[in-house]
Amino acid sequence: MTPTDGAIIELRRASFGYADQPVVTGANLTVRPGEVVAVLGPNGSGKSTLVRGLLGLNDQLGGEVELFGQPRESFSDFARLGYVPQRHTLSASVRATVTEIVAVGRLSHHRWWRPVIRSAQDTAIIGRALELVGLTDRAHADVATLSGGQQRRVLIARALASDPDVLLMDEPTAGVDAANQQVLSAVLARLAAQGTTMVIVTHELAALADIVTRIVVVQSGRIAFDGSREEFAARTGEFTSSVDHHHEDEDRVTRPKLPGAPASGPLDPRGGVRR
Ligand SMILES: Nc1ncnc2c1ncn2[C@@H]1O[C@H](COP(=O)(O)OP(=O)(O)OP(=O)(O)O)[C@@H](O)[C@H]1O
Repeated sequence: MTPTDGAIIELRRASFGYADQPVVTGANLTVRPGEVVAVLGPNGSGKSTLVRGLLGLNDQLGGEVELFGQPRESFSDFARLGYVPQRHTLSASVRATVTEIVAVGRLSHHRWWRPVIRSAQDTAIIGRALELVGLTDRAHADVATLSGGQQRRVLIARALASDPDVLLMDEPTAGVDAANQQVLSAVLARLAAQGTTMVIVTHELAALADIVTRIVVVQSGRIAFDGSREEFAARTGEFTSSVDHHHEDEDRVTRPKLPGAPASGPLDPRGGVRR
């Protein structure tokens, strides 16, 4: 396989795991600018390991990873990748305002040996990030006083403040109440509307139905499906129904049945739609 021109992320037969134990194996994946990729799959299938692995946060045990056309080993401009980890909220012991936390996202744009002086550009970007996640009115609030869903939005704003070319989010809507899930979905829709490239690990496909352009399913550590919404719908029927009923849905966070197909089923890695 040859490198894909203009790809933000490219994995070729990549394997990731922990201490020599592979969890994800033989993953081929290309993420291009403007795509919104949902990564689905059963619990423990390796979704987080895949995303963390491509960022170099766990062990790469084989294959190749390229970020912005460069081998990951020689890539250093990590400000271009905004990452929001799974189940992450801020510790209750953190004493900082929302703005201070979001400002941390600007640090990657400052030389570490110079004193950090917030420029007018920093202030504007922080303000814009807070606006995008709908927290402008909480800018000076102590983060400890925010709900879990609001804290998740602070972390998304922090990732946005580094002005990344792609946002990777691990279950951004998990574990927050329905009202906050809707707010988070709206935040992601706003980001998609302005062309932000996103890779979103999620169990709540229905909540993201309007913005996802591509779906990747991880099963037992392998990419079992990689295709458009239409291809996914044709395979499973699940996404069609979530799109069709999306607007009338009282509960937008209803979990669609994830394709937990047996090895010989329609999402058999050997038979999956591959690009
Ligand atoms: N730090 C770690 N050390 C060793 N094994 C790990 C580690 N993190 C995850 N694993 C293992 O890797 C496998 C895949 O886990 P992973 O978190 O990637 O799955 P997932 O698809 O993201 O699951 P979920 O939907 O529950 O978040 C699991 O068997 C898990 O126990």
